[in-house]
Amino acid sequence: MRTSIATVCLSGGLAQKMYAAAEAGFDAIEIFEPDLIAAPQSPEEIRALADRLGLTLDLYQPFRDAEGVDESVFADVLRRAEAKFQLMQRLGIDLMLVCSNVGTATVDDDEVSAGQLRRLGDLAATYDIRLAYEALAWGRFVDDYRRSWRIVELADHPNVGICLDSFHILSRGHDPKQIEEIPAEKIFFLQLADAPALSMDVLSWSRHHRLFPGEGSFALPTFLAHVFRAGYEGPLSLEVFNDTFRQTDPTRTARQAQRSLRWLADRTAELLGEEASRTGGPLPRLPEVAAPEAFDFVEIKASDTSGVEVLLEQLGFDFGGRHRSKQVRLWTWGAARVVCNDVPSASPAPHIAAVGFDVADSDPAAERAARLMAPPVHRRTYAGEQALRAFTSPDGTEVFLSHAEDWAGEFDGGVSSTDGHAVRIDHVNLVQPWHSFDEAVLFYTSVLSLTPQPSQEVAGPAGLVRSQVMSSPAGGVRLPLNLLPSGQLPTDQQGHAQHIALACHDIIGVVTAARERGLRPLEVPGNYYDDLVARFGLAEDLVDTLRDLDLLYDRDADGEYLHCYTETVGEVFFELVERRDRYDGYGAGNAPVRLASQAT
Ligand SMILES: O=C(O)c1ccc(O)c(O)c1
Ligand SMILES: [Mg+2]
Repeated sequence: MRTSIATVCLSGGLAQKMYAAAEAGFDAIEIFEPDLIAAPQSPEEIRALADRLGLTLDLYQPFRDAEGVDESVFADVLRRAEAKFQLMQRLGIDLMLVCSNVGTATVDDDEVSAGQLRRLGDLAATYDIRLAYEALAWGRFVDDYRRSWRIVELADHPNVGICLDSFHILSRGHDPKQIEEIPAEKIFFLQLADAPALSMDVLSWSRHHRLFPGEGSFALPTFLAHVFRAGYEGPLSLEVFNDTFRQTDPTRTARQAQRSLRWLADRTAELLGEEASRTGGPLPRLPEVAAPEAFDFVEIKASDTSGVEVLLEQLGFDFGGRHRSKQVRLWTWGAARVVCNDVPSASPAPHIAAVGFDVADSDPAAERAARLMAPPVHRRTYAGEQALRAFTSPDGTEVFLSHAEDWAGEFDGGVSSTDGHAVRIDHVNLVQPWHSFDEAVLFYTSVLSLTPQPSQEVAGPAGLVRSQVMSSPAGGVRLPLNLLPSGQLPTDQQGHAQHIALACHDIIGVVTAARERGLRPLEVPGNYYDDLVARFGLAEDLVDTLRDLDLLYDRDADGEYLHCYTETVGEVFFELVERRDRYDGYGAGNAPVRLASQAT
């Protein structure tokens, strides 16, 4: 499998983009014309740099407004094209992307477009160059790959083929199945991009919101399976126009891009099954790892975590002992484990530093993470201690692949409370910086095999918070990722707050007992309870109980959700939840009340 990336995906100057692509292990790049025009290096220098970096230059793009034009306009198309063919010769590139006409097309006729592509093909042939014709989703007349293929067929020229771009096909809802009818030798190039489900004009969607495979909601393994069934054996090339990636570190973005292709190849091979060996060459597989079905632990770190320990004790956690060699203390409550780590050099504000996931077998899981280029975490371990497998997630939170049985013995208490309320960690909410949100979705999708749920937006006093839950199939692991409003200041502590939600069976009993131990839940305004009565018609005495305990309530067709929050210590707070029947949500309707209350 050859991997390629368009220079438009990355920030920086052309040379910097090339270094980043090579460093991330790409075999090839597509040169996006504006990047070359703005580069200080000559085409020969770019060619030499590519050579030195072990990159091939697989495509020059785009050549615009080439067909469907009046004859007088076409004379100028030929002149422009010839200049570009000469430039491509200097670069050593033999494939040019020609996109369907957006600006100058006046003739809506396949024969005319095909005839003009044929004449362009004749000219290209004299330079040993081939043309890959791509239907842009917003082309003036040609906006569907099935039509661009008909035109290529009519052009009937060995130097004219088609370029398939998943964005243009899937954004328009066009069925990719007919790709299988295109002869492999006529599919000159393949561009891949994912995108979030948005209802907006397709040009803005394409130019600003494309994502790497696994970060959006297009069914890319299915799409790619059709391309392989057609017999395509060329490179898999990413072409992602995205406002965030244009301004983030290109080396990091390139690694994210390579990770997305490795994940996509694996998912496509899985989908193709037996067929994979008969199509498009072997696809590299990743070690198969089931999603974790439980949290193993959460680690809270600070120069002093004692404020969090007060909360843990009030909530009902038991002290599970001190670590034998580190300033680390374990707290347990049923199956919930929280580890408090005092590190003198750490920030004074307690924060979630690590999350442990209970994977069935940590060896293949760690191998899979490494193949996906997850950065390994190296922590100091002493003789006789378990060296846990850990990787750094995009927001810096360390992800452990671990089992409590392997490490709990390193704590001198070690007794786990078998509380009748059967407490466990229900979800861990991680706040994501704006520049790594999409990368985090891909990280948890690919490394841990979690599934992204549809994203939601909740309104807080400081702006909209976008929330996307990553979850395991049976719901044992739920990881809501929250993207802060862009106006949020880094110094705003509430904005940074992350939380750990603990599920129990009898929240009214649990909260009543916790209050007796001194817990002060986040206050909920009276207006909220008046609205509950109006919305759900709840019995008066239930509403009184909720009001007395500052409990929030939600109900849907699947069941009920009762929950409450603690106050925030440093950058963390806790939530207690009780899921009744098959309720599967998070009380999203209550989030604005929580955000407003936390802001006061
Ligand atoms: O947005 C564009 O103009 C554009 C250009 C070249 C492409 O390959 C493409 O998919 C889109
Ligand atoms: Mg394209």
